[in-house]
Amino acid sequence: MQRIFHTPEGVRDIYGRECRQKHELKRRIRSVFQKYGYEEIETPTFEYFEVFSQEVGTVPSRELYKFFDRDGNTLVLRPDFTPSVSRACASYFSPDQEPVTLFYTGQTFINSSSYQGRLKEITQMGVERIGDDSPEADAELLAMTVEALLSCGLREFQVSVGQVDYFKSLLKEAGLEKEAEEHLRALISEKNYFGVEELVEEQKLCPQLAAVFQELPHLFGSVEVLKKARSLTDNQSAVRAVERLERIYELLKVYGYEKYICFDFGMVSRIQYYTGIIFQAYTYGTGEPLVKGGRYNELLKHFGAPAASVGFVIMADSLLTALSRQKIEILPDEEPYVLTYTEETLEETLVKAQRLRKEGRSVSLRKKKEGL
Ligand SMILES: N[C@@H](Cc1c[nH]c[nH+]1)C(=O)O
Repeated sequence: MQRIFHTPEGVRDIYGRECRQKHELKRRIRSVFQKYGYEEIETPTFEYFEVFSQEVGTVPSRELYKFFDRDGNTLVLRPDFTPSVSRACASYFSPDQEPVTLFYTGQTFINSSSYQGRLKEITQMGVERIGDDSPEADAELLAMTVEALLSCGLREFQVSVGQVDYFKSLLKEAGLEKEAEEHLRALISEKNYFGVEELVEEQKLCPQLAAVFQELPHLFGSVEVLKKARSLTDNQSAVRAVERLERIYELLKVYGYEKYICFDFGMVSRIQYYTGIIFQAYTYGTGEPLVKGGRYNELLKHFGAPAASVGFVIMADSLLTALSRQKIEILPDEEPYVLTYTEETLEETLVKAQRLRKEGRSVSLRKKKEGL
C-alpha cells in the first residue's frame, strides 16, 4: 500500500511557493494574450481518439493515454491543444470570414518513455490564430512569444525560427523515397553533417541539391542566414519560403523584437501538421524549449473547415524551471499576514482580519497554542 503515498512516475504535486509562482506566471501570460485581443477557450481534457489520430499529425499514437467509455469508444487524454482548438473552432466559428483568435491554459498528457525522465503531464498556455495566412499573423505570434517571456522577467532568450516549406520544396525536387526522406530529416535535425553528406552521395542527387542539403545543418544563426539560404537554390517555392521569413523579420523590427529572433533551416518538429514557419524559444537553465509553435494550414481540413492557421504554446513548467535557475523572482512576494488569537480575542481578531482583507491584504488566522 506504500504506492498511495507518492505519485506515479512523470507526474508531481505542486504546492506552496512554487504553486504561487505558477499562478503568477499564468496571470502575466494571460494578460499578454488578452492585450492582443485573444479570447479564452476551454476544451475538454479528453476527446475521441480520431481528434489525435495519425492523419492529424500530432504526437505518435503509442504516446497517447487511451481509455474507453461505456459504449466502447476510444478516448484520449489530450496530448496537444491545437487539434482540440481546431475542432472546436471548426464547429463554432467561421474562420473563412474573419480570423478567430483564441487562447487557452491547461494540462496536456504524453505517455513518453520513462527513460527520458520527462514530465508526462505538463501545463501549456497557448494561442491560435485561425483563418489568417498572412506574414503579419506569423509576426504577431512571434511578437506575442517575446512579450510573454519578457512579462515573466526573462531577459536572455532566443526564438529560433525555421521554415518547413523550404525543406519540403527541396525534398519534392529531390524525389526521394519516403524512407530516405525520413532519414535525411533526422540527420539534418541532429546536425549530423557527415551523415547528410553520405546520404546525398548514396542517393546520387544533382550537385546543386546535394549542396543545399549539406548546407542545411549549418544554416542557422542571425538574419544573414536568410541571404545564404536564398543564394543556395533557385527552387521557386523554397525562395518564396525565404522571402516570407524576410518579411516577418521586417515586421518584427517594427515591434522592436528582432534581437530575440534567429533562424534555423535545419529545425524540424516531431509534429507533422506544420506547413510554414516553425519556431521554438530557448534560454539557459533548461534544455527543453520554453515555447513551440508554427503554421498549420492543412489541419482544420480534418475538421471540415479548412483555414490557414498559426499558433504556439508556452511550456509553463519549463519556464518556471528556467526562471528559478536564473534566480528570477516572479512573485510580488506578499506572504499572508498571520494573526494569532485566543478564546478571548477571537471576535476582535476576526473583525481585524476582515478589515485587512477588505483592504486587499491576505490574512491567515492561527489559534495560539496553550501554554505559549
Ligand atoms: N500544439 C503544438 C504547439 C502549437 C500550437 N499552435 C501551433 N503549434 C505543440 O504542442 O507543440
